[in-house]
Amino acid sequence: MTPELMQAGAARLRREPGAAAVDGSGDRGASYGRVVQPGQLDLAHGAILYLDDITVSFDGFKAINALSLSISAGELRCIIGPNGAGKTTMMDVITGKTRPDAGKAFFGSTIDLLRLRENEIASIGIGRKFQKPTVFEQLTVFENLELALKHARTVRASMAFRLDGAQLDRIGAMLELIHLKDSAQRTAGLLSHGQKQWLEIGMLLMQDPKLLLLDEPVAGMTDEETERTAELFLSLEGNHSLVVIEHDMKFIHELTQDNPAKKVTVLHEGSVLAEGTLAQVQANEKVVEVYLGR
Ligand SMILES: Nc1ncnc2c1ncn2[C@@H]1O[C@H](COP(=O)(O)OP(=O)(O)OP(=O)(O)O)[C@@H](O)[C@H]1O
Repeated sequence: MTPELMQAGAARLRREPGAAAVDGSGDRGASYGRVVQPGQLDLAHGAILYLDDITVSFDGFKAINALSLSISAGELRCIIGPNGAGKTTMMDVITGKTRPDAGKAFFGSTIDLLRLRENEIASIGIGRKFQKPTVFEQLTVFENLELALKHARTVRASMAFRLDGAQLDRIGAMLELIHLKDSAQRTAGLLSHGQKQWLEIGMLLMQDPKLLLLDEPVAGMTDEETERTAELFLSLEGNHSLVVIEHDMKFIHELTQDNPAKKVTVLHEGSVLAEGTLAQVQANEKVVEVYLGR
């Protein structure tokens, strides 16, 4: 579906209240009888992220070359590909760090990401986790999560912030989710590499992103930490949409084994080389040649 069709659909939705919509605060459902407002995340067409014919050039070299990609709401999509395939540059386009020379990028069917600044994109519900953990090393685990909550930008979150009980409950639930309940009062700098990664993911989640972009999240983790991270991501799938860039094929296997139909995308030279189930892309001769066979 083209963004024009999406926009036409969105216009129709504006005329036909009763269509499903998601507001910027991340609240899904309870939308019947409501009009889709400008800036609201509209998932009526099923896609949370839509990239169409994106090209990014650096001094004439096309790091991204006519890339098109669509991620469904609630989907966990793994993206693999050789070094230099353009995976990080693609994330840079989605988050507003890099402006493409051409193409379209939509969040839901109505929010044009190419019109927004980096901080605006973060505040509408796109969270990004870089490869290296960036937690506040001098603060405790609890304080890191508390700080992330204070930085939540939605009105709803600011109001909830006054409710001490609710705030504590939320941090408590997050500590449990990221397996750091017993380390709540530990200084973050003393955590293992894997625990720091989980803490940073928890800090992102405190801001209730609808779409999470995760760049090589298990690099440097032990096997056990990697398995736990897979469990964590699988528990987020559905409520959040996740795009996971990873080289670790065991991790990709763990993320996809619950559902044989789950899609994996292979990037190569700035474009989609293959897309399909893990079994399909692993059996694809071109993929084996440029990536998996190496
Ligand atoms: N700012 C830049 N200036 C010039 N070239 C760049 C720039 N950023 C990326 N590139 C080039 O664009 C290509 C794609 O890089 P990118 O980092 O997106 O690939 P990647 O798939 O994330 O690779 P890796 O798996 O190694 O992280 C590479 O050839 C890289 O050297």
